[in-house]
Amino acid sequence: MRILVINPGSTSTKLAIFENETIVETKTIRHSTEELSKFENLYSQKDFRKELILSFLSESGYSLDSFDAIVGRGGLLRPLKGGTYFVNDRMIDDLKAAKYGEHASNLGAILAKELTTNASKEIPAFIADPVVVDEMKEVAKFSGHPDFQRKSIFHALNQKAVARSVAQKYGRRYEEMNFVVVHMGGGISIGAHEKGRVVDVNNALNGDGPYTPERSGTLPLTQLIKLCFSKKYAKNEIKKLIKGKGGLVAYTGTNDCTKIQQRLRNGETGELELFYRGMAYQITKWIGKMAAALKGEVDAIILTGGLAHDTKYLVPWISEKVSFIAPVEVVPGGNEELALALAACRVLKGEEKAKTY
Ligand SMILES: Nc1ncnc2c1ncn2[C@@H]1O[C@H](COP(=O)(O)OP(=O)(O)OP(=O)(O)O)[C@@H](O)[C@H]1O
Ligand SMILES: CCCC(=O)O
Repeated sequence: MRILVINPGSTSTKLAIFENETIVETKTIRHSTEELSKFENLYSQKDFRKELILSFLSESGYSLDSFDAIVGRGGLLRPLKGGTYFVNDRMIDDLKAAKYGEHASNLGAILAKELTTNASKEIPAFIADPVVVDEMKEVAKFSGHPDFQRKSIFHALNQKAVARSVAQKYGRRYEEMNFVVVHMGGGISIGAHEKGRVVDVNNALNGDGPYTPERSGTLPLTQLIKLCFSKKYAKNEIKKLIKGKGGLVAYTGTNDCTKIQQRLRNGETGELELFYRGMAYQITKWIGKMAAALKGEVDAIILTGGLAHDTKYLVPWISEKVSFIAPVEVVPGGNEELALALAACRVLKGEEKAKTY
């Protein structure tokens, strides 16, 4: 079985080709803030990212018809149970209209479906464990006012995949362990995994959580209200301050932490180090919150996502503050592409039934 995996992120497009469970080709294309800011909205990036996929296929010598399935990372849909879903017209309509909001992963289903229709044979298109997987406990949903509800929007696919792999390393089942999983990418989500269920997590997309390479995270509320009524910014500009131009972009001018690390290695200190340390500090506080949600019964804290590659600065800064809670496991990057391929394989082999949206 040959599977094409499409994983559009906020700062990258990750592509992979699998023969059954084995990866045979992979490519990560990075997108700068400037490159993506010329598109009016997310959907208008579709053709740009599609061309990148087609070039990847021709560079690696695969035709569309040679695939048995195309699987994309799932985006902002209505709250769903975890699992694998067929991409159907209802899903595409919701994603095109951004009915539940805009996120790079919305393009996963759209691109997967469009490429399957460009093939000259019938190929299924899937998504798996989209960012809207909702397993939150009722008590965790209260925000502090009945007009507002906390929502479960996070890196469900990678968080669950790495938690399963760490459980396997411990010789136990995911469903019998407790973890705090910290996905650190363009966005950052920190989830409390209680026996296979993500019972609490920050809403990584919508101003909840630590600041990230390009998001503000939780901001002081009354200052935000003042800014909204100041007429200094339009609504869209304020949204950009929170997502896209917040966090390290606002403090340092870049969302690329490899550049920040390079400058630190070159001996730069002062404000730059403080901004980067500030992000680590906020992450540690959220780990503490999620440990409390698990009553301190934490088998491991798992650091994952692109930023977990930074074992010189970020990983030690976080680990030294939270290792009193539980051992820290580092799973850099992510298993998202593998997790998507495995999901498609399970359906093609008849081990799992794909759900209908
Ligand atoms: N090898 C590396 N060493 C250090 N930092 C890295 C490395 N690779 C990526 N990063 C940093 O990680 C961040 C991006 O992480 P990642 O690739 O997980 O994000 P994404 O997929 O675009 O977004 P998200 O994970 O939120 O969906 C960037 O700031 C990037 O500079
Ligand atoms: C919400 C999960 C994905 C992201 O933060 O980009």
